[in-house]
Amino acid sequence: MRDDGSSGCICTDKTGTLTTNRMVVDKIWICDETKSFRNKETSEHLKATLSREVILSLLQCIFQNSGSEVVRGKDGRNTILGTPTETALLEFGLDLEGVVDTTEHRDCTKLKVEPFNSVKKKMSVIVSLPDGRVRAFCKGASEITLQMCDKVLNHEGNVVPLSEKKIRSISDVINLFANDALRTLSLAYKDMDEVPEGDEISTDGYTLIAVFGIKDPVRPGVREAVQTCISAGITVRMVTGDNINTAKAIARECGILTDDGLAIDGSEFRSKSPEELKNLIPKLQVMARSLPLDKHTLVTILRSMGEVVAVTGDGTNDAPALHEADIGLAMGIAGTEVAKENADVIILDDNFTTIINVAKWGRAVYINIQKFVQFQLTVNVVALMTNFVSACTVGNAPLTAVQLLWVNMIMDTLGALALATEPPNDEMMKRPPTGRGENFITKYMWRNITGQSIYQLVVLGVLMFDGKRLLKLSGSDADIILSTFIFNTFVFCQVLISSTLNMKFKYF
Ligand SMILES: Nc1ncnc2c1ncn2[C@@H]1O[C@H](COP(=O)(O)OP(=O)(O)OP(=O)(O)O)[C@@H](O)[C@H]1O
Ligand SMILES: [Ca+2]
Repeated sequence: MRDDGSSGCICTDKTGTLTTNRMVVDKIWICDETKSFRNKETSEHLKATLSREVILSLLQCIFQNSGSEVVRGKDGRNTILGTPTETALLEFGLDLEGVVDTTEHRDCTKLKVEPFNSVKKKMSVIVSLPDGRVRAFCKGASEITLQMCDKVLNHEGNVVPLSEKKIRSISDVINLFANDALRTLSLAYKDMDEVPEGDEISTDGYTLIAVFGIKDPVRPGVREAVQTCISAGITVRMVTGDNINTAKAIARECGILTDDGLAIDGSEFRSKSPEELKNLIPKLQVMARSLPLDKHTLVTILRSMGEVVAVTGDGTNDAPALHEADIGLAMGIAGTEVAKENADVIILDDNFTTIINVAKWGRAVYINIQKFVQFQLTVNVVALMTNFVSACTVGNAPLTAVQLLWVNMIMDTLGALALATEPPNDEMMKRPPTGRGENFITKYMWRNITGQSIYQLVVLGVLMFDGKRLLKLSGSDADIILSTFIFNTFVFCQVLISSTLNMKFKYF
């Protein structure tokens, strides 16, 4: 934050704003083996190396434990309707399904569903298998799901206990995926004797099936947009629900996380006192595994510290923060209705680089209004003072009512219109933002208004009091000629204001 309080910041989520939202499975860890997923070849390899039981459990979890739908069109092509994360998993599942050539895993009946939510960061279902057995599936943030597992599936399809050593090696795989900027998800299942009572689906005793690494590339131009924000004095912070290593990798790629910046986990953020947070937040660049409330808390504290805060988001989990922010920017394509309703601006193309345009136009409008006010004040101060001084000393006003109306019509309307419609330029993004408590009429504007007014009053005063001698006017028309001359001088003096408007802008 700058010493004068003029600071701004953008808190952005990761998926969809900084990244493309077009997710694909990139790596999969299953039965102690990590494979890069590229095409049908990988599916063939999985079919050849894994037992039927493993493949079936994997496909059951992908197809049964999903909030998204695979729809077969009239042309026979599959379309997936749902979130990008689930779409990536279902695309993988469809590929594998094609290779193993079975739809057995689809013949289950859903008994209970606990949809994905941003607080639990997982989705669970209980299904009845075709042979009558009851099975729960869980899919979610990899570290969270791994904690729920005490067994793992091996190549033969046998369930083996999950030793400490094994847990460490799986955690290493998760970190490896995350360091590669991949979103990681773990899939697990639990066989049950009967359907449990109540709404809650159990959270322990699961068998781990696989860990997925899902790729979501950074949008082109985001790095440059972040740099533009930084040179405009706007701090960009990433607040995401993703794993800390994934978040760090993406933030580094986007130029958000620097060597002296701070990246923390949501759980650590929540454990701090408000005082500790105030010391920590100026250095904070990345917050990972955040809950909706963490995003809201961060925005509230930033605002209480005097920062002007913009928030970008797409999900329902972003809604509280979008509502709390000075400027809430929701994504138009991927954004949920709740996010859009709580936002002030909707970014139609979901692109972070568009936010630069929002900032640029915001600044242009603010500067144009300042220019308009400075112009208006100067014209009116000079007109008023000229007539007042003249009325007090000579007894008549040199600028008549009709002349002032004429000035009003031509200069104020057209001049102000010209000033107010000036488009933004790149220079605007090289100056610091305007602080929350900063005066609308800055000291440079006061300097320009005073300087211009004194200069114009001196010129008009000289003409008023010594004009006839200087212009060698005599006879009955002298007064009217002098009055016209003063009026025209007054009008042409205003042309010079434009130069000081730019001066103000330069030294702002
Ligand atoms: N459909 C899903 N089913 C299960 N787990 C999911 C699903 N979608 C996301 N996840 C897990 O939840 C995490 C994201 O949580 P959340 O949706 O709260 O984040 P977010 O703030 O929207 O993230 P981002 O900043 O990436 O948009 C992911 O890292 C993933 O592990
Ligand atoms: Ca999101």
